[in-house]
Amino acid sequence: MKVKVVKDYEEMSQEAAYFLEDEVKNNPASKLGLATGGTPRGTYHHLVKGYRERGVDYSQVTTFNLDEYVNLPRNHEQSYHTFMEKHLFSHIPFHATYLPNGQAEDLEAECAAYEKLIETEGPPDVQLLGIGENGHIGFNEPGASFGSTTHIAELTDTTRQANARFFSSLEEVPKQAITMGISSILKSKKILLLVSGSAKEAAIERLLTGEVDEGFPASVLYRHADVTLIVDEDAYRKDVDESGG
Ligand SMILES: O=P(O)(O)OC[C@H]1O[C@](O)(CO)[C@@H](O)[C@@H]1O
Repeated sequence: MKVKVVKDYEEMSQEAAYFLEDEVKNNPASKLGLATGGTPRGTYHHLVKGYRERGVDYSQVTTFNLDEYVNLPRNHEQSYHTFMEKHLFSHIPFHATYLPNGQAEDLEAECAAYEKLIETEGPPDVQLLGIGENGHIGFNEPGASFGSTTHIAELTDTTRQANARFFSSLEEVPKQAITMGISSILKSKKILLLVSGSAKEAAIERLLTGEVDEGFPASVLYRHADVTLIVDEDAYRKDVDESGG
């Protein structure tokens, strides 16, 4: 795992945008795996800026999102469809963009179809990831099998409480989501993990021990050959050992 410590959220976001832009410049038909939540929002802001100011061309780029809440209408202001539209897709024309459908009548069939899509249209050249305070990646919560493919995840209380800041109350936060599984995520050729803020300090400390176990999903990233972590100073403690893996 390559670890890059940056000053703050802004610098993390700019660095991440440059990383993705380089990928697209080197391969105009890149496939990008995208994430939602507070972490990647600044990255998308910089991608949009790069598109407008530096003319980065996304017309051949295909995107795949990690996850979507179950049973939240697609046009709900907190659905991940809405998030992506608001922060990225309405600003940059991509060749194709994909998210799981959390309102599918047959959710199991939707999971299987999304996994198939990743296999046939993907895998992503780069997968952008954030990390939950409990170590989740996508919505793969602690205990999720490292062999998991796209599936329906039950969200833990920690995750629902963390995401309640986006809703008017905790009760409104969905209890389930469709998420790419851990094995789906590991198929990406490169992984870019972004971490910012003191709330993630304990998660980073645990990640950087290098110990791999299903109780801490992000630790599986040590089994991938090309992971870059960009972490800001608030999330990173200098006394941790980053040699693991
Ligand atoms: O970025 P946040 O809002 O702290 O959330 C952490 C991670 O959890 C998820 O929201 C779960 O999908 C990721 O997309 C995100 O990066």
